[in-house]
Amino acid sequence: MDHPPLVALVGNPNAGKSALFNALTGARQKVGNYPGVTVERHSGRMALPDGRPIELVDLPGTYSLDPSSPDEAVTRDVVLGRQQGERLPDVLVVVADATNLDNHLRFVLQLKALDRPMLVALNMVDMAERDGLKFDLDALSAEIGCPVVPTVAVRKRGLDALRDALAEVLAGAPATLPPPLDSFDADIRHFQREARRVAGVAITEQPRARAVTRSMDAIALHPVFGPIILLTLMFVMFQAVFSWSEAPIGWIEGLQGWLAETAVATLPENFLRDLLVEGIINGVGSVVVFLPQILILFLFILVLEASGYMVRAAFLMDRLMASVGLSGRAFIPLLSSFACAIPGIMATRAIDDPKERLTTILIAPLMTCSARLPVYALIIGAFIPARQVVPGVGLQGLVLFVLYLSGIVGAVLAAFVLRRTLAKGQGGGFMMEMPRYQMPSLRDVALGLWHRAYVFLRRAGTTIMAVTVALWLLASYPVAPEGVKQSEYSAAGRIASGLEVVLKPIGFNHEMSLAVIPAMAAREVAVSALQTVYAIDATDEEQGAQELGGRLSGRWSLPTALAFLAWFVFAPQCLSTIAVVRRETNGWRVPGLMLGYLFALAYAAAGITYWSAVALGL
Ligand SMILES: Nc1nc2c(ncn2[C@@H]2O[C@H](COP(=O)(O)OP(=O)(O)OP(=O)(O)O)[C@@H](O)[C@H]2O)c(=O)[nH]1
Ligand SMILES: [Mg+2]
Repeated sequence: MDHPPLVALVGNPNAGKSALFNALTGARQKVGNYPGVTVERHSGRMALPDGRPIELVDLPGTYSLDPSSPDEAVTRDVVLGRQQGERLPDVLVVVADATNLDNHLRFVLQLKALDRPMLVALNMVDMAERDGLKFDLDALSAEIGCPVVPTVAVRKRGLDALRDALAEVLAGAPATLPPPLDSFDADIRHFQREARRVAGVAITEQPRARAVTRSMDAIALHPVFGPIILLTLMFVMFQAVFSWSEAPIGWIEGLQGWLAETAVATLPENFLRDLLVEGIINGVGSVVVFLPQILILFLFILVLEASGYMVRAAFLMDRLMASVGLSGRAFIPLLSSFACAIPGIMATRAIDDPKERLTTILIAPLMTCSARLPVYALIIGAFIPARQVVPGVGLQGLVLFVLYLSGIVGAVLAAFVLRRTLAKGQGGGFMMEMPRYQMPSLRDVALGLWHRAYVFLRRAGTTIMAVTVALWLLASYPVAPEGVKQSEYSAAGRIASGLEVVLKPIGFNHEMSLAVIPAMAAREVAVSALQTVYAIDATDEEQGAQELGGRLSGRWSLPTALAFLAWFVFAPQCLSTIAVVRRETNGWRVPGLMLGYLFALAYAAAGITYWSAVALGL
């Protein structure tokens, strides 16, 4: 049987290959698998203007012929005629995004160097027009050395011209060609330079601001430099959380100390004074102390958002997310979850694929929300020495960075597993519009910070205060007889002793077991709970003499402290999140699943951390 000519769609990810494939083949599609790999083969039938049939295959997007994934390897091998189960394509239709020409041209030129019959579909010209871009298509075609057809795949524009051009290229193509071997020039930088030059020739008009944004994006979105810049920014951010916050934390502590002293000096010694000093001023104060660190974190986030960088970060993450079966659409909910999982989970409504949404909801609590920061900062401040690893890189900031990273890695792994089991499916790429870079407005940033401070302080004055006071009461009564530790004799202490049985194997002590229960109401309460417990047990001389960090570092071993951190990275320590998940998913199944898997993860992570640290002799 004679095969119809084979035409392959190739190009960078998100160029619109699949959109074009769908537009050209309609319902006449087949999905199979390439032998030996888990890469799907999408093929379909289309007809040339004279009615002759063509077999069209849609290949996975790739940035170059130098593959970094099995998908990309299939694309390279098909193009080179080496792929098992695929003929050498008679013609390549290279799809390029007109709004991103300089980047996409790199691969176009690399393919052209293979010297195979090809044509270029300059796709997304609608978006390019909207951006105020104008092209000299003849010049572009001459530079590349093959026909160039403008298309708008999603509106089926330019398809006739594409079919005409295809017929022409096919007519000129030799019947058979030996498959090219490793004859392509691997020097990617050469193609990069050429791409910029050709784009410069082909783009005849572009707005100035766009030109600036373009050249900044060439670096910020670069496949190598982009991620490096993103990681560096994150890294600097976490360093700053510690190094800039010392002075303001001192002021708050000073104020808190003064309040407590004044209260002790002026009020008669009774139950109310204890409640005020131990429960409220020192308990809630121990959480409020972390306000500067939260504000520094949000200063970075707000500035990055307002400058237009955050969308670039989402773009960079899109590929990583796709590799675990999520799309870039999940990025915004996940990013908001760094502030708090609740708005993040509500933002998943924008994800139309129900299984992708489910996965996003389930992993959102692994993003480090700002309520964890006080816990992290307390333990890091108490146990990790404030020294420099190398000049300019503080160890404390580094540990904080690692904690945030652990949450992300946990989420990536969880998504990977979920997308292969309970919520099977693949992530589709999605297109993000890149806003212009701009100087963030001082006023907006200040307003954003004010809002953050307000939210945090309101939480401190309501939930955190209420839980702290309740805990203080439960930890103060019944009053222990002489010689018995109050924190163990009290009501809270007895509950904690029950829990301690379960938590002891992962290195937790009695006080920690006590702190994790009220922390379910709000994670920050872990801090005030520890403050309360130690204050209640303290002898009079100790009372108030030592701040919480100092107390902890004297009492906990390092493995225990690290286990506590690991627990807080993963544990579903937040009832409001569970409640929102129940509301968003209409039932207890998903929140139940979330509680189960996160507690299991937290328990395992804390245990592994503890026992590894013990084994290492820390
Ligand atoms: N405005 C506009 N959007 C388009 C056009 N072509 C594709 N898109 C959109 O661009 C996004 C990416 O398109 P896809 O067809 O999935 O891209 P792809 O090249 O198959 O991407 P990979 O399979 O990841 O390599 C989708 O959201 C499309 O709807 C176009 O001509 N104009
Ligand atoms: Mg595709």
